[in-house]
Parts: sequence; C-alpha cells; structure tokens
Amino acid sequence: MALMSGTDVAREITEQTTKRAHEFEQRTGRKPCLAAVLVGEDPASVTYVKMKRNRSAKAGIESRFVHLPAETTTEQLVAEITKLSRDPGVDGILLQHPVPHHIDERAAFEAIAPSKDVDGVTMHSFAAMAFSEPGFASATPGGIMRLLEAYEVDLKGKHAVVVGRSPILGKPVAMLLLAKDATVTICHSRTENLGEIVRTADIVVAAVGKPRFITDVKPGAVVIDAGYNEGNVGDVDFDKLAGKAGLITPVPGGVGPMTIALLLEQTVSAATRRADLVDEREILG
Ligand SMILES: Nc1nc(=O)c2c([nH]1)NC[C@@H]1CN(c3ccc(C(=O)N[C@@H](CCC(=O)O)C(=O)O)cc3)C=[N+]21
Repeated sequence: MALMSGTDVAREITEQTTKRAHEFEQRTGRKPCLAAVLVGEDPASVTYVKMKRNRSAKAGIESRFVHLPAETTTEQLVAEITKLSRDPGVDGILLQHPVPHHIDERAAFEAIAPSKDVDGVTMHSFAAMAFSEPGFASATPGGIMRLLEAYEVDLKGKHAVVVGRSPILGKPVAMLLLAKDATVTICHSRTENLGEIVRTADIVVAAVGKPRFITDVKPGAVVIDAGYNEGNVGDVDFDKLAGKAGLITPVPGGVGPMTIALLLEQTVSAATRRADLVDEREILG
C-alpha cells in the first residue's frame, strides 16, 4: 500500500497559483478576488469557508465574505449572487453547499456567471466537463483527477466505480473519469449488490457521505476517499483497506486539500481570463 498525499500535491499546485496571483497583481494593480457566500451558521460550513479564505489569503487572493442569515429566501440569495456575478471586482464565486432546505439550490448555483464559476457547480460547467470542453471543473472532482495524474494512475480502459451521484461530486467525477477513457460505473443508495460491484473496480471513488462505508476492494485497487464526515472521518474504512489497496488517500490530507487547491487555481485562471478580455477590448477599440 502507498499513500496518495493530497497535502503534497496541493502544495505544489498552490505554489504555482501563488506565482500566477502575484503576476496578475503586477499586471492589473489588484489581487484576484474570490467571493465566498455562506447561508446560515452550520459550524462545519463556517469552518470550511474560513479554511478556504485563509488559504486564499496565503496565495495572494483577496476574498470577500458574504454571510447571509439562515432565513434568506431563494430570491434574496439569487439577488446577492447576481450582484457578485455583475461586479467587475469579483473574479470567482463560491456558494458553500449545503444551503438551508427551503432554498432552491439549483436556482442559486445558476445565478453564478459561468465565467466566475470557479467551484464548477453550474449546469454550464457540468456540460463542459461532460463534453470535454474547456471550463471550470467542480473543485473536488477536479482535485481528484489531478491527484490521480500526479500519481500516474493509468485510467484508460480501467474500471472506475464511483459510489455517490451528487451534482458536485459523484456525477461530475464520473464524467471526468469517462473523458480519460475509464469504464465508469456509478453506484448509489439504490444500487443492488454494491459491495460486489465495488470489488470489481480498479479505481474506487467514495463519495457517499457515510462514515467508513467502503470496507472491501480488489487487491491493488486505487482508492480515493472523497468523504468528509464529522470528525475528519472519510467514506472509506482506511484501517481495513490500507493493507489491500494499491494506492489510497488518507483523510485528512487527501482529497480535502486538493479541493481547495483547485478552487484557488481556478480563481486565478478566471481573473486572468477576464483581464485578457479587457485588454483585448482595448486593442480592438
Ligand atoms: N460549493 C461547495 N464546494 C465545495 O468544495 C464544498 C462545499 N460546497 N461544501 C462542503 C464540501 C467540503 N469541502 C472540503 C474542503 C476541504 C477539506 C479539507 O481540506 N479538509 C482537511 C482537513 C480539515 C482540517 O484540517 O480540519 C483535509 O482533508 O486534510 C474538507 C472538505 C468542500 N466542500
């Protein structure tokens, strides 16, 4: 068994991001700017947003925090996000998931301008991932793909089993694996014989949201744990699989840091692209 260190790969990516953020500032006189939107006071979400903002600051990215009360309506949230979408000082927008149940999350996500969707949560970004067109990857799926790449995991023709089908994790990571010529199976809460299917996988991506749910794999399988349950517990029973997997991500120190690295990298890319467009407009008059 060998560990896949998200911490190490994320550090390398963020070094590059920091350089690019600095170049952006030299060029435009301002830092790239990420707006983080949080609705309500869920303690885990408060912590994640804080982590993302701290990591942004360290990389030379300014962050703006829009903290809305739990009673915010869909209309109010859409209005706030639309404002950020139109604000020329904002390069990227992150709406922390989950939002309170009474809010139409899809409507809120779709208020994010595609050019600022650095967290890859809109239908536009999903379609780009599904069609292998340029665009922003969902942060966690994008991070998982970069981790597999860094450890030179061969995906072509291999059986990848994704456990979970959420719109910002299971579904998009399945699309990205497919684009790399993996044979992809998506399992979920209604799947029959789930354990049997998982045991046929060369690569397992656990994205179910159930602590230590994956307890057995094929010997030598590559195991990616995208779970983030309370107390830093993943969806994979690490102790049970450590001796059996070929490569495995720890929690913490695996997918989590990669998610943030991708968010920051894509924020600088969004900023740079917008500055390029402004320059182009000036040249063309
Ligand atoms: N729109 C949206 N985009 C997200 O990307 C998103 C979200 N909503 N909602 C919540 C989940 C969760 N998430 C994590 C990111 C980093 C760590 C992370 O870096 N964790 C550290 C440990 C945490 C610690 O050090 O305390 C690690 O795994 O090493 C975990 C979880 C992003 N999410």
